[in-house]
Amino acid sequence: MGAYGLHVRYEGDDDPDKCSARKLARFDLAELHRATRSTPPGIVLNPFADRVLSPEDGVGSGVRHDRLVALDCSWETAEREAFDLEGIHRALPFLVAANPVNYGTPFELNTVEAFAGALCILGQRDHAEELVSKFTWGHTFLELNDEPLRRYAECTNSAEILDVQDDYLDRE
Ligand SMILES: C[S@@+](CC[C@H](N)C(=O)[O-])C[C@H]1O[C@@H](n2cnc3c(N)ncnc32)[C@H](O)[C@@H]1O
Repeated sequence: MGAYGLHVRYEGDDDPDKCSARKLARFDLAELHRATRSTPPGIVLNPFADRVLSPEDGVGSGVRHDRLVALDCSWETAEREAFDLEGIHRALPFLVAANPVNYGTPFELNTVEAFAGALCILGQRDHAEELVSKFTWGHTFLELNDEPLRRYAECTNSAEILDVQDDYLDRE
């Protein structure tokens, strides 16, 4: 396994048959936690966070967390307060969803896409490939986002990530 353990605060209010976190857990690729207090601290993938994830946040750069934590809930209940989880909170930069529910939507990734994107940015591409390989559409996420993911991984800090992101937002 890679440098990061994957943890999910599992709310269970989304369609269980389409839930990517449950599928990851079935393959022992992520651990589900049904309560906030049992969810361990880590790098919390939070679209409302003030700072974007960058390689600077990764293990080996003097930091702190070797866990990635996502909140698996419906986008309807994914409000700022729902992300009250322990750790350092980071948003993902511009990436486009490839899953059948939200295909083509920027920033609104599902849980496996969020983990895969974060792992690529943190230099753990093999781990990301392993996750997406469990989903028929999974590799499309890495293909659709190939250029930004490679460019983000070459950045040093969040300011550089935002500069790269601007190139894609300008094209929108
Ligand atoms: C809202 S849930 C939806 C999960 C969906 N039900 C599934 O089956 O995977 C997706 C989670 O992925 C993470 N995520 C998605 N897009 C993100 C972004 N732009 N920045 C940070 N985290 C993000 C967050 O933890 C978010 O709560």
